[in-house]
Amino acid sequence: MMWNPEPFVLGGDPRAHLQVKGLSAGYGAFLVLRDLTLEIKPGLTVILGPNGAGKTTLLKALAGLIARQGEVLLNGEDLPLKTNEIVQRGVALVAEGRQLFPQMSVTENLELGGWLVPKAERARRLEQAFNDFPKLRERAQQLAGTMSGGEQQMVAVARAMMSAPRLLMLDEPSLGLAPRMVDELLAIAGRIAAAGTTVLMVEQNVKKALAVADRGYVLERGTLVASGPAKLLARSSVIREAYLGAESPRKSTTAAATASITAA
Ligand SMILES: Nc1ncnc2c1ncn2[C@@H]1O[C@H](COP(=O)(O)OP(=O)(O)OP(=O)(O)O)[C@@H](O)[C@H]1O
Repeated sequence: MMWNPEPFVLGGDPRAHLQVKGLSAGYGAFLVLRDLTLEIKPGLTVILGPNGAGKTTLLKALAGLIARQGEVLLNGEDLPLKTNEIVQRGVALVAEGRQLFPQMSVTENLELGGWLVPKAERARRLEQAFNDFPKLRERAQQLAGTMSGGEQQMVAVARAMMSAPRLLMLDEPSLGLAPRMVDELLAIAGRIAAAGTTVLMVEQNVKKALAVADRGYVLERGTLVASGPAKLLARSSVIREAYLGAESPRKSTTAAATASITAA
């Protein structure tokens, strides 16, 4: 069944709900994710974890960019394995590195995000994108390659929204950005989720990500070590000791393994 998209300001109904059961994925013989079971409910879910934990691998597997085993259900229906079929079900991924066309304008980049829909609908969504991202309207004719990192990330998110996804996956949207831009991008992710698109986000800015998220999962070496409502996770010992630099009487191995995580 094809997903019949609605612009995200109106909220896509039914809201996307992803059930992942016994997921395994990796690269060739190298298995990164082992028997992972998790649930992505409507709202904003953040995936946390140290470098190399398998966070990007999880998003790639869900987007069909790498092979996976196990069951993945989107609103109760099997999620296909092929990327184009997954996109047609309303799943969009904003990968790390943004992958914009630097020699094309903001408008042209955004239009590419809506290339599957008829011209009139594409124009309507472009107008919607400019309403949702007013900064981009001011820069409509600017070449994407000449924009700041934060602005480019905004274009990448807006372009993904041009496909009116019901599940938006964001891989480290704040990577390499100045603190103010980090706040802005995370606020955008929160707004998108509040408006009805389910958001699954990988983030290294643990504190800020948990502040905008509804729920979180902590991944270490391909398996889950913690999960729960974002507010509770932020107060949990796993997160506080490993990611937020809280004092602990015993030195946790988790803390050592995750020293590179930024708790901005
Ligand atoms: N294309 C690839 N081929 C082989 N191994 C890979 C490939 N991409 C990632 N890996 C390995 O898979 C493991 C998980 O990587 P992944 O990128 O999913 O981690 P991550 O949690 O997203 O970390 P980071 O925060 O550093 O991006 C790592 O050991 C990594 O070296």
